Amino acid sequence: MERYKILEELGDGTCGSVFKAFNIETFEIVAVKKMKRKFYFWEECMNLREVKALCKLNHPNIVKLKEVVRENNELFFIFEYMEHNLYQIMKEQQRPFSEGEIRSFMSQMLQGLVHMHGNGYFHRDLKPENLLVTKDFLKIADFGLAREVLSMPPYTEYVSTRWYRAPEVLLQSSYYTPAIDMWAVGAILAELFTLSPIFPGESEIDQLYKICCVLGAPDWTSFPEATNISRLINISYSEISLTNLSDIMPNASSEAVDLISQLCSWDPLRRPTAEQALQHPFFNVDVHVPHPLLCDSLELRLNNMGTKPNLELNLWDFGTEPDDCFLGLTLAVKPSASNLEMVHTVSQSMEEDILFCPRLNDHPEQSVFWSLLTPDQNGIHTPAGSSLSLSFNSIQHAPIGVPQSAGFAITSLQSNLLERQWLAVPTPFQQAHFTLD
Ligand SMILES: Nc1ncnc2c1ncn2[C@@H]1O[C@H](COP(=O)(O)OP(=O)(O)OP(=O)(O)O)[C@@H](O)[C@H]1O
Repeated sequence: MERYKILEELGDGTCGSVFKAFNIETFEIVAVKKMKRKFYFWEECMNLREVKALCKLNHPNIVKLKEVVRENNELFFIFEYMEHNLYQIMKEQQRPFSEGEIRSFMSQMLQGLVHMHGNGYFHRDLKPENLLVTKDFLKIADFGLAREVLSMPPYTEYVSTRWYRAPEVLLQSSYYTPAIDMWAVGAILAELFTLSPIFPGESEIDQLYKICCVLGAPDWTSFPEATNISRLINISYSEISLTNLSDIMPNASSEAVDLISQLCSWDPLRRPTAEQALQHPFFNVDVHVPHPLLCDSLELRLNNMGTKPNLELNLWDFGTEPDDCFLGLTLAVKPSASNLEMVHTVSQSMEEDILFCPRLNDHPEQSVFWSLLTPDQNGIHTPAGSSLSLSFNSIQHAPIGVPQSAGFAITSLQSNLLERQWLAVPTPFQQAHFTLD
């Protein structure tokens, strides 16, 4: 990490702290996310949801992971740097966004989601702070909670920010889908009009109550899997005074209100997919050009900004599997050893492991797979302070459609790495070398 000069702290999240940094070799500004827990094995790093998801997802509206570095048992993600997040922009915004500006943000977020959901992932923690913005470009970030769509429910260890949490999650449904992301999209779209969260619940019960105040009584058939439906039953609906979405957002067009009410449907099955949302009349405007997003000179300051939501953690959020955000691990990848040839060489100690992540556009036709064996599958242990280095053979394959459960799919490599046999081999090191047949 000596080549990175830390400039300032950008954020302190649940899993890591994020810093703005300067690469003294390339003169590039980057964002460095330092994970809070220690990582003693390469396998742990490679199985992180964030790494798995981001290595697979390569899209202009998804933040780019440039490198993963493990040094002295600490793990660093090097991301492309983005200037703001949408929460900061809304907080500092001194006038309502125009519908054109909102359309631009939303269409970018939805395009990122089309790519993510189409590649078999859902985000599970969409919120304004996880939407990064530079000039008029928006990118989805923070894949610490990303899940493979085809991974097995129940997803009981789910943790997300309450204000953007879908009803089926609040009701502890044991089964949920990418539709939870679409609920969050609806809540964020509304917030772009109001500059204030539309469901600012102070507890989970209050969250459901605030949703009822806007949507009315739920369709009870929407939550067959819910284990905590009593939270809804206990609400006295006769005492609720309903507020129309259009009253909350007088500056929104009828198309925008209609899209929000579809996205924020009680029933996950009624919510449009990201692809369908992009076809909504709200986007049927023949302009999609960059808009100035920040107007420093304007005097009017809206005073209805909510405070920052706390991340609410409940016991039920955590399952017995050690694969939640705090452990930073997922057990979803269990590669088969059958088609692997393994060469194992041992050397002294090492200080730094580097994994380079791909740039799709450089080599769209090129793909590289590598697989990892867990220590107990193959008897390899990489002690603390040493590391695992991975080699690969590049192979051709069809575009990725569904999650590859048996290893990473990286859709290209930086061109200067394509000639190399090793991804990164600092010396001296302890090394286990896997090649695909
Ligand atoms: N690539 C980036 N460029 C600039 N700022 C970033 C970048 N990535 C993250 N940040 C800032 O750091 C904050 C925390 O990042 P991130 O959400 O990835 O961390 P986390 O530990 O997973 O947080 P959370 O508790 O929200 O899950 C973000 O809200 C954002 O403001």
